[in-house]
Amino acid sequence: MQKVTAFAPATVANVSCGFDILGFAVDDLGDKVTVSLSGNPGIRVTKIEGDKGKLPYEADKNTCGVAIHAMLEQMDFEGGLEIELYKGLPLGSGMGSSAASAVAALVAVNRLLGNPFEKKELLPFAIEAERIACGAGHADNVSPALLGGFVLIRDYHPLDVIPLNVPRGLYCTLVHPHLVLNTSDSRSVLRRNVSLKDATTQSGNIAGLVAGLFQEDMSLISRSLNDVIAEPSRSVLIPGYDEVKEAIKAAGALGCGISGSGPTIFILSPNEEIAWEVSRLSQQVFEKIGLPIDLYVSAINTRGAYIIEEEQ
Ligand SMILES: Nc1ncnc2c1ncn2[C@@H]1O[C@H](COP(=O)(O)OP(=O)(O)OP(=O)(O)O)[C@@H](O)[C@H]1O
Ligand SMILES: N[C@@H](CCO)C(=O)O
Repeated sequence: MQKVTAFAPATVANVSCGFDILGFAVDDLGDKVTVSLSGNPGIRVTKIEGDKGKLPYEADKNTCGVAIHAMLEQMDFEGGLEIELYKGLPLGSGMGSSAASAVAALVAVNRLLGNPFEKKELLPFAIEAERIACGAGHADNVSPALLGGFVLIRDYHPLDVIPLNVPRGLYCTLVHPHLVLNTSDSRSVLRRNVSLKDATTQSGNIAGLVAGLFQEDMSLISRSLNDVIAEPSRSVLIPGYDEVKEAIKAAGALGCGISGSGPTIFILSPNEEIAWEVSRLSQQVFEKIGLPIDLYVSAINTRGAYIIEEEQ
């Protein structure tokens, strides 16, 4: 094998009440990475498209290179690798773009080198890349980007990642306001201490959301989409957030939250029809505000990252 191209999807991290421990993947949106064997030793990023020139080519700063370096440290590989990154996700959007780059790179290299690791074993290398890009080694973007579906990170030390059930019919609407909110900045506004009352409320909602996913109980999912830890500090950074939250209730959506560290808003709906209706309502909210947005409607992606092309 000489060259492999892989795709990794956009993801919604936190999923309201699950700060740093819950995430899910969406369809179609994501990053592509091509990795080739090279006669020159070392890891080189040779092409980046779709980033408007904003991302680093230094392999120790680009999440593709950081992830691959972390992987190669665990194996005996003396050769060279060349990386081409094709960004399909806006930067600092809340859709896990740093994670998608890292995961697509890892899946491609793993295949290129003969699958030395199981898919789940790639996660620690992707988390290392998130640490560089976001200032924190959170796994709630890279886990669903790699595995697909909904994922719970039960623990980080040691890493314990649990795939969850995806209820039939569940749809997601993503509302991406045209503003940048880098994860590291969005993490800096969070409270460092949580009251016992808030911890109890958050735990109940996390348990309720997980139970609702497995029982496919849309009402329980809806009641559980409540975040008392990150949202109060972060929603003030997103114009229109409160208006969207209010507007979707009458349409029958299950609820909404900040996608990852924002500014993208995710809205969960029990079917595709309501997902499109809340997309329309969100458009109206932001037209009134005068802030351009991108809108996406997607089923939950249960596939995760995958190989697109291989060349001998
Ligand atoms: N391939 C990459 N290499 C290095 N940095 C990247 C790469 N892709 C994105 N980034 C940067 O990583 C930082 C974290 O942003 P990212 O784009 O993941 O946040 P996001 O899209 O808001 O996602 P989330 O909030 O869900 O983590 C941003 O500064 C972004 O420019
Ligand atoms: N859990 C992370 C997700 C970032 O995408 C945060 O909220 O900072």
